[in-house]
Amino acid sequence: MRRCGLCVALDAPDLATAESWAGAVAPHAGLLKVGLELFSAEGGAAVRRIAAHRPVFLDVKLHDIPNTVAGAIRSLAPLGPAWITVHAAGGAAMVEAARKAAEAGGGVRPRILAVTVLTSLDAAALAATGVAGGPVQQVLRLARLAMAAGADGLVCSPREVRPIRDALGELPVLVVPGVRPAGSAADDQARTATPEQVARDGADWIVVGRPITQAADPGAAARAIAAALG
Ligand SMILES: O=c1ccn([C@@H]2O[C@H](COP(=O)(O)O)[C@@H](O)[C@H]2O)c(=O)[nH]1
Repeated sequence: MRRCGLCVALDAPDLATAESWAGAVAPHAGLLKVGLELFSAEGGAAVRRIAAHRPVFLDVKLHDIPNTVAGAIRSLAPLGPAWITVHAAGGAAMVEAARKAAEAGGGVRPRILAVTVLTSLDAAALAATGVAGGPVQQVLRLARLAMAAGADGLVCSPREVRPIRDALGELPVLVVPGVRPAGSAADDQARTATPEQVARDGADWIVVGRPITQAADPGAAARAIAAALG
């Protein structure tokens, strides 16, 4: 079975809070995620400082015309994130532009992760955006598009890990938010599963935020989830 690691989402309003979480969870996490809340508040300093604890997954979910996304990747790459997200729904030319911009910097380049269908959307919410056929079908469509356009990996929900492995094989790196330990609140996540299930299905990374950061002891919560991955 492939090894599945823990990425902790540091969704904090300021760097002091994020750094205290990072210190507590780093022994149990292989990646730390800087997302829109922290990056909007603290900018590049957030990436540089969190990278002192663990490699950073910079989850900014870029979605714009190819030229603009390429420029954003060129601006973000020198911060040194291991991964940067773009929305696969931005189209093949946009994903390809992101990959080329990441390569243009030379040295160790950020890897491009394509977000398929947000884990907060259930079938009805997705249909309301005009996409018929359900999340699995749309995730597979976007996964094929993004990988053909040069993405290094995909963000999907726990429910699509097995279907992606069956359809696309072992190559795509699969990064999976929407993971909830048994008994945890789903919060605003619609397509969820437990860490054990997601690891069994073939994910490379699970992304967990609130079940860890809002726990009384974030370090202990991270340790328990990492242990569940086997
Ligand atoms: O489809 C997606 C893409 C990204 N995310 C991000 O993952 C974390 C999940 O946090 P929880 O507190 O464990 O719900 C969060 O930073 C999201 O921006 C996602 O949930 N779904």
